[in-house]
Amino acid sequence: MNVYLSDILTACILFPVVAFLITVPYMIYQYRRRGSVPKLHTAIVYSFVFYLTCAYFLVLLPLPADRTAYVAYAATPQLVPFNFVHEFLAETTFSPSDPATWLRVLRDPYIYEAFFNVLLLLPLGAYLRYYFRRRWWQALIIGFLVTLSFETTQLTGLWGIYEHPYRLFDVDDLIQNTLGAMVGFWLAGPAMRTLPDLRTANLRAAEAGLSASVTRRALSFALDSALTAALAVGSIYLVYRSGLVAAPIGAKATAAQALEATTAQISDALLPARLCILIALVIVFFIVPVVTRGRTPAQALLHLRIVRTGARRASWYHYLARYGLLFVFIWIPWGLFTLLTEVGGSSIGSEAGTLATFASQNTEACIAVLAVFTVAWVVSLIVRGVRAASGRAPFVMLNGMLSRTRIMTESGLAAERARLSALSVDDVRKLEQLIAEGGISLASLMRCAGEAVADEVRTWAGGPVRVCVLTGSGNNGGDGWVCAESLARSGYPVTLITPKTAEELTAEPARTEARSSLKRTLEGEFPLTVAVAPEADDAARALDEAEVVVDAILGTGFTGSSLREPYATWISLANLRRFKGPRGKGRGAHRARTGKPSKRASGTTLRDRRKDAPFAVAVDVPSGYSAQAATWADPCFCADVTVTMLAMKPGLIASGAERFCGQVKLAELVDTAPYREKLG
Ligand SMILES: NC(=O)C1=CN([C@@H]2O[C@H](COP(=O)(O)OP(=O)(O)OC[C@H]3O[C@@H](n4cnc5c(N)ncnc54)[C@H](OP(=O)(O)O)[C@@H]3O)[C@@H](O)[C@H]2O)[C@H](O)CC1
Ligand SMILES: [K+]
Repeated sequence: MNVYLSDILTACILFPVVAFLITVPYMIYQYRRRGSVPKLHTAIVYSFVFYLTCAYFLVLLPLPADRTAYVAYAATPQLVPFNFVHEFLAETTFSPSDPATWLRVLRDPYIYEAFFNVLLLLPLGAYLRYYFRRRWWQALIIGFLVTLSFETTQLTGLWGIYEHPYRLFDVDDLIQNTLGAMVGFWLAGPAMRTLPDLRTANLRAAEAGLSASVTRRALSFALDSALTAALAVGSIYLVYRSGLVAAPIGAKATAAQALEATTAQISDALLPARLCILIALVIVFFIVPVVTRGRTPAQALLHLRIVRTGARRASWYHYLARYGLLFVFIWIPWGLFTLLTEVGGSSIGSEAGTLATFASQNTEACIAVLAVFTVAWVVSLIVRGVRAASGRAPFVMLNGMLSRTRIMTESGLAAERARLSALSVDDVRKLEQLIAEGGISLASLMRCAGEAVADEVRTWAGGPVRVCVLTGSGNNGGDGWVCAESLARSGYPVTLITPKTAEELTAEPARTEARSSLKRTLEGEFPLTVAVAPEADDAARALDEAEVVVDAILGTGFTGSSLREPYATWISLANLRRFKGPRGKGRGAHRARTGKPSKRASGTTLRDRRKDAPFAVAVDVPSGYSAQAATWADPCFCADVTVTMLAMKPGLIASGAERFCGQVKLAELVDTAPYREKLG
């Protein structure tokens, strides 16, 4: 037992080093993948790395005393499956009828080692299911491969570092470890009902990723600076190595020679080095942004972009102003400080020039300027930092203010540009007509719209989960039919709820799409459950079972201030599921049966959604919400994400829209620019 504890202690000591090494790659990965670094993911990933470190140390430590150590018991691999059972039965005094022998079993090495072997990979199985979203057979393969890596490392004496195997390659270990991974996998299932939902965390991370956080920008600047340093050092090395210029102090110079070199001589010889640094700076902070239209190398890596205020594209002189000012700001206090310290130390002579002479004559004044500059800079940094932290304003650097440039995330920029180019509902209809006249039929627009929603569901779910698509009788419902077919084809179990049969729909192209989709499912091309005008209880059951609810009831065609049946009931049920959970016994069940929303359900913000609430996606606009006027009916569908078609609409960008729309994503469907021009 003490051996195990000491291995875990070694892992604890080494873990900070491992954590340090993975932090930057981990952050880059999260910024690229999810838009921000979610705390939940970070806690899980670092705990997983800690667990793996412990597991490997438990398996690999202690190491043999020296390279040639021969461990007799490990020399021949044990390849008989379940050998430990035979050994245990042969040696044990265990008797089921004698309780006095029961405790002894637990102390038997064959039993407790088997128990620890199972325990060792139990967390791996749990992580594979909960965090990595693997299926059981994938967990089985990964569990087996990990344990195989343990055993082979032992068999090969740490891949040849030691001449002989130092632990026994035992096939029973493979069986017990893999079993452990599977037990962990199965235990994770029920545990996941209480563990936080990672998919919701992903959603929040994407939302947070709309703005360029200070950490993300600081990381990008640090990476760019590291690249600049690497470029500068590399080129300085090449320049001096090539012999084109003399090194400041020759490699073979004696200490006396080095001391004899005057400051001016050193300064002259350093000029090429300074030029190399300047060129590296220009490449990273000017040439690359010009070529990539607003991204330094690290900004490209972290999906950031330099823009002008108002999300407009910046030009070369904006990059020059932004980074020129930044480096001037960094250089002024540093230069002044160097000048003053050199003057103080009298290490420069008359060669230092007029600036140094001035500094030596006005030391107090220079110190005062330096102090004022530093204090002003620190105070303004704190003020801007506090304002940013309280969410009142994005963090803007002084050079950004003066050059009228900002750093935005790619997703934030897309959202801002979509917001700025919002169209009224009437204009969207005109745009639709112009596109149709241009040769792209409304039916193909509808197919693109349905696919865009299906993609959103796939991104969130990461694998087939049960989906309920609520459709109305207009073209918004048509989008729902396309989405349902697309998801069903990808293996998602989908129930589509419709107020009328496909035949009875009147809106085109919704009717044609619904009819052909129904025909294909009846011909067995893909499975789709269609419920026509179901009873409230049946609709509630479908919603209870769903992990995703797609709202394709009403879009821009919604009129009036209230919803007619059956839509009001469906939406109430969906919102109840969202805020109150599945129907159980008691009051919630009654409300669900009557379809009447509680006060809380109709007035609750998105932050109050239940942890296990289904992912709610609204097609074009949440049903009951006016895309034009930003008014809403009671009930009104509450979405996590709204996928809106062709253009943003005024209601979706109005303040408070988030309560019903969640995060609004634009699906442009086609390149709308030429049609927007015609729109005038
Ligand atoms: N913009 C695009 O590129 C595309 C959009 N598409 C989708 O089409 C809808 C707009 O479709 P439309 O058919 O014009 O309208 P809706 O489907 O939103 O709604 C029409 C039905 O709604 C009923 N309605 C209206 N108000 C109420 C109410 N208060 N209560 C209940 N029912 C209501 C109305 O019923 P009537 O009895 O009044 O006729 C209609 O049946 C758009 O949002 C996009 O999702 C296409 O995909 C093409 C591309
Ligand atoms: K809708």
